[in-house]
Amino acid sequence: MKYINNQGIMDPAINLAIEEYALTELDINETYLLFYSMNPTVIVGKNQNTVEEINMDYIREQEVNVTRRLSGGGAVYNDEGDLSFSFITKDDGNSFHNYKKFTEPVVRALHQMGVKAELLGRNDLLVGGKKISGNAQFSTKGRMFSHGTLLFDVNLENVARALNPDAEKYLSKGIKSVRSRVTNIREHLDVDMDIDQFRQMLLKYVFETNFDVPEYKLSERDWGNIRQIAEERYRNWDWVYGKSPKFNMKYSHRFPGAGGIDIRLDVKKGVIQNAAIFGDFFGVGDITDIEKLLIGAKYERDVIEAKLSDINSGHYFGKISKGDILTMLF
Ligand SMILES: Nc1ncnc2c1ncn2[C@@H]1O[C@H](COP(=O)(O)OC(=O)CCCC[C@@H]2CCSS2)[C@@H](O)[C@H]1O
Repeated sequence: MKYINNQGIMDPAINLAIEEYALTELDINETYLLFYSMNPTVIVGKNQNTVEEINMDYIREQEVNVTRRLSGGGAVYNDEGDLSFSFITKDDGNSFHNYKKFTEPVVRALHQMGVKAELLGRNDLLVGGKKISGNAQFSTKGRMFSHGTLLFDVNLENVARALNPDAEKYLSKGIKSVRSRVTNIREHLDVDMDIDQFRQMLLKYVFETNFDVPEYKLSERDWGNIRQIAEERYRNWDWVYGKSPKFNMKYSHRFPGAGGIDIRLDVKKGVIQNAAIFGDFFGVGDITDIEKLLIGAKYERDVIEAKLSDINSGHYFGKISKGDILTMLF
């Protein structure tokens, strides 16, 4: 087994690209262990509807990254206080779907530090009934990875804020996240330490050595390929949003003194296929103009805002403003 040092990079796209690169391009007979932390990011599962999982207003205001991973499961929020681990190895036919195999060394290490973690359900690590780690796996062409978060010292209020509070707006066949109560590992340690020391401890216990951990050093060529994967996949709108299963958006709202409005959209590959607007608002314009404007556009706030910028909203919506419409749509 070899350790891949990500050099403290906090960019989620680069970290997920290192993982993918180690999975598909490095020695097929080697097991690699990678740790990463990141700037605030929501990572959705492979088969999720991204907009259904994230709190779009919060993500926008706080400039939280959003990306999609290769593995399935629900959406998590990570920041600099999370230490995710990934075992990248051979898919030997009995390791895939075996969460215990990969979480056990971590659980053992946590026990050494006084943290009574246990694997519960299929893929969560809990301490005192609260989640400290969510795990997921991915396998392709005889290789696999098993990765998990470790809530070491994450801002837990932001975990709740960044994940979508109002998913009733959407209807899709996307995989839904399983909400849990969460806690930070740091609160349960025998002896306090920071996240760097925590990583050192994990390395020591996982590799069972007090000496140097065997390391695979990423070459310049590796880094070049990793940057390319980061751009092409983890920073690519088509992957992060467009890959979502098709969904319907429906939202009704009554504005006192200005009328009620009901908007429905069909979205496929992130693009609006159909739009229907109903209501008893007080405009004179033909509302199908607005519906036509929306059809074919990416379901993305900046795109729709630009599309609406030229219209005279009073003409169509009376006292309901463009800002109100945007708030309803996103
Ligand atoms: N960072 C983090 N760690 C643990 N649990 C979290 C985290 N963020 C949110 N949550 C809680 O888990 C549920 C979602 O649980 P759910 O079971 O739906 O999804 C998962 O656990 C997926 C784990 C993916 C792990 C990858 C490893 C490296 S990159 S991401 C969410 O609603 C919160 O209640």
